Amino acid sequence: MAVLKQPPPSKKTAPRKPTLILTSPQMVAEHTPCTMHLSVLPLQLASKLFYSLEQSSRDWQRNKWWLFDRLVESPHRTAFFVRKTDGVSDDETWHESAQYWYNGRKTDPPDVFSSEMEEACEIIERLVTEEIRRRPFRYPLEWAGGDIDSTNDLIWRANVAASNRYDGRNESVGWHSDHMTYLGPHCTIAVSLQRASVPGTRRMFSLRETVPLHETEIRGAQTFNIPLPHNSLVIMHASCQERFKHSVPPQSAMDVYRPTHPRIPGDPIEPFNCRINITFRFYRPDFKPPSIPLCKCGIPTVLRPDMKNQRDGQEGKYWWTCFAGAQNDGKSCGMWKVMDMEAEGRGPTVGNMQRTGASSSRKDLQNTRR
Ligand SMILES: O=C(O)CCC(=O)C(=O)O
Ligand SMILES: [Fe+2]
Repeated sequence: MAVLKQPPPSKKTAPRKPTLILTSPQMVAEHTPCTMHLSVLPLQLASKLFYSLEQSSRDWQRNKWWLFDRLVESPHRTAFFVRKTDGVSDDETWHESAQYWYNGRKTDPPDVFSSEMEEACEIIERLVTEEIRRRPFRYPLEWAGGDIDSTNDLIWRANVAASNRYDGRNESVGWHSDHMTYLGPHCTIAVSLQRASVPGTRRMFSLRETVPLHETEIRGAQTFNIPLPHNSLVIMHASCQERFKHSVPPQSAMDVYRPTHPRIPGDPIEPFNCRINITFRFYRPDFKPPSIPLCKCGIPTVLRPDMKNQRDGQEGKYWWTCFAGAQNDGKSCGMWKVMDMEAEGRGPTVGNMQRTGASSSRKDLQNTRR
């Protein structure tokens, strides 16, 4: 008589911990791989930046992609910019990266940073550089090229930006981690928020760790909500995209925003109910569009981290996967392959610098974590 095999006992997962609201920069740094910074830009620049984004965002698009067999539309509007002063917009190969932002849709050449964005970016780059220098360790796959020894001494530079506009309290962005196709592993992303509010009804920026599979029995995920005020900045530091997902959830109540300065001097100050952000990003030279592997559909793949198998002290895996499903009527060739930094000739990384001893004069690269 055939003995039916019992199914293996189902793995118990630890219950989720209650949501925690992180109200101070200290709390954000304690619970997440992010830092929060308040009153980042001079007040007048913050208002000018808000007005210029508010004006241009009236033409921004909603992203569209396929979810199984359904074409869905993002519940917010978005735009992508390249930085002219960085020479990025002169290099036509970067235009392809804009199509990624719009889920593979063909786009006109992307917009360039406005003068207000440029001014804000210069302030934010210095702040991000200081914060990276203060981090207790750096990851081996972080980018180590560029300006580290140059006179302006910036470790991190933004060469592109993406902006999102959420009208009212229902517009949102769901849980995701940002694609790493051009950012590379262990990237740093600076999210600058241009919208004020009063405590109690601020829009939340939410973070939730993806608990690795080998730990799901012992600890549950926890959601952290960060109520972000106008003119604040969240830096998602290296490892945030590998370990956490983030979202801007819809919420039941929200205040209106009154800028500190009128749009035109002497005019009354109008109230707004939108939240607009800019995410400043550094697209790595070693992840340029021509270097991105193509899938069997002939479309550049997308780079994703293996979030569920991150282990402390070990370098995680990253996969190049077919992206066609986002457009192509939701049809994907299913291709995925492991990214191999060395075989693909990528770098220089913080780890390369250490191995070749090039970091001996660079104290800030000394502490790395695998
Ligand atoms: O609007 C925000 O604060 C976050 C937007 C975001 O997650 C993104 O642009 O990838
Ligand atoms: Fe994101």
